[in-house]
Amino acid sequence: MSLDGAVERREGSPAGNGNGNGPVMAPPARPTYGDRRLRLNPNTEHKPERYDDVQSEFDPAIFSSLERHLPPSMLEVPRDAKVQFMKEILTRYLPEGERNRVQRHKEYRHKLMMAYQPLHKELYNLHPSAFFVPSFLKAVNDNTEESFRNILSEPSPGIYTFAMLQPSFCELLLDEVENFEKWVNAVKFKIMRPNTMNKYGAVLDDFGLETMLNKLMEEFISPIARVFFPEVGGSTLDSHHGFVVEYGKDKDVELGFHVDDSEVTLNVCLGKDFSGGELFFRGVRCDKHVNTETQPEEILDYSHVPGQAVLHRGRHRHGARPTTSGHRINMLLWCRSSVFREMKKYQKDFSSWCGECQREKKERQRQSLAATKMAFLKGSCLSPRLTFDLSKESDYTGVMSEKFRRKISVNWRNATKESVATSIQTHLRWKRPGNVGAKFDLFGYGERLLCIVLIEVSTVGAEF
Ligand SMILES: O=C(O)CCC(=O)C(=O)O
Ligand SMILES: [Fe+2]
Repeated sequence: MSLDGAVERREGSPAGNGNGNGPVMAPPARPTYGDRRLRLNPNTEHKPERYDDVQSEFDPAIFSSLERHLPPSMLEVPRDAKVQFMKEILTRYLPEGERNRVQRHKEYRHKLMMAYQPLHKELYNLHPSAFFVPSFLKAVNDNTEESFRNILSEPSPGIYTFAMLQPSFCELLLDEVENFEKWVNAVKFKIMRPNTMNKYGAVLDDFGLETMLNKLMEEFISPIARVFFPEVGGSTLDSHHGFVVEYGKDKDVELGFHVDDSEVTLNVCLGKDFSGGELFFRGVRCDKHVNTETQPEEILDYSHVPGQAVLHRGRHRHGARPTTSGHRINMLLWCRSSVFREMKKYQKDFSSWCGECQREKKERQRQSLAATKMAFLKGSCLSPRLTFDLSKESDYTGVMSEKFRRKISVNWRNATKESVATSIQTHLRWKRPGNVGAKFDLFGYGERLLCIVLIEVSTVGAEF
C-alpha cells in the first residue's frame, strides 16, 4: 500500500504493432478515477461499506478499513470498482506464498466446520446479557472513558483488568471446547494449534466461532481499545485470532516470555480450579528493542481469576508461570489493525508506546538540552535570533509532510517570558494542538538572559 508521497498509478503499458510503424494500440479500456493516492490518515467521517459477501483471500473487514484511506475520487465509484482497486493493492502486498497459505487455511476451516456438530449453539451468536456481567455491559453501553475507568483496574501502566464473563458462559464455552477436542480425537482430525508456543488448545475461529468473536471485538473491545490504546491501532482494529489455551500437568505447563502477534490482546480466564499459572509482564517494546532490559517499574506478576479479563498491548512482553495443579483454560483474542501495521512500516520512532524508545528519546532530549546550555554558557552562541529547523529532525521526517517542516527564525531581542510564550504559540500554529509541544526555559546568566526552547526533541537557544 502506498501512503501520501508514493503514488499508486495503474496505467496500461502501450502495446505497438511490433514494427514501430502504424498506430499505437490503446490498452484495453479501463476506467480511470483521477488521483489514486491513498490517504495517510483515515477519513473518519466516511462510513465504509460492508464487504462480507466479497469472495477473496482477504478478511472482509480489511476492505472496510482500507476504504477509509481511499482518495476522494474513489469513494464515488461503484462498489465493484472499489473492490477491484483495493484487491489490486492488497494482492501486491501479500506475497504469493502467503496467499496460498491463506487459501489452504480457508479450505481447512471449511472442512472442519462441515464435519463438527456444535454442542451449545447459543454460543455461536453473541448474546450480551448472557455472556457478560452487568457492570461490563453498562460500561460499554455508556461508552465513555469514565464508564470504562469505573470498571477497570490498571495494576501496571497499560495493563487493564476487569470482570467480564458470566460464570455460566465460561462453563458453556469450556464444555464446547471439551466436546470439540473429544470429537477431534475420536475422528483423528489433525487440528492446527493456536500458535507455535502451544501444543494444546484450540482455535475458536476454526470451528465456527469467528462471527461471534468478531462481534465481541468490534462492539465490546474496540470501544475500550480506542480510548486506551489509540497509539497502537486501538481505534482501527479490523481482524482477530481467537483461541483457547490449556495448561496443567498433562497439558502445556507454562508459557515462555513473548510478545503477541496482535495490537491489543484480550485474555480472559475461563477456569477451572488451578494453582500457579501467574501471568508476568515486563514492559512494552518495539521490534528493535524486544530484547532490552526490563526496568523495575515495568515488572508485574498477576494471578488470573475465572471470568476476569486482562487487556494489554500485544507488544507488552509477557509469559505465564507453570500451572502447578488443576487445569487453567483461557480465552485469547488477538486483535489486529491492518492500518496500524501498514503505517508502522514508515515509522522509526515508537516512543508513544515502546518503553525503550521513550527512554532513548528522553536521553536525546537531555543531552541536547545540556549541549545547548553549554554552548550558551561558553558564549559561543551570541545571536539574538532563535532558529530551529524541523526538517533535520528524524522524528518528524517520516510523519510530517514537507510544508510543515520549515525553518523558523525569531528575533528575541527585548523578549520577555510572556512574549516568548506568544511567539512560540504563533510559530506552532501550523501544528495540530497537542501534537508537538514546546517547552521553554528562561534563565539569567550574569548580565544576560538566556532562552532555551525545547521542541519535543530539538533544543535551541538564543541569547538576548
Ligand atoms: O496463559 C496465558 O494466560 C497467556 C496466554 C498468552 O499470552 C498467549 O497465548 O499469547
Ligand atoms: Fe501472549
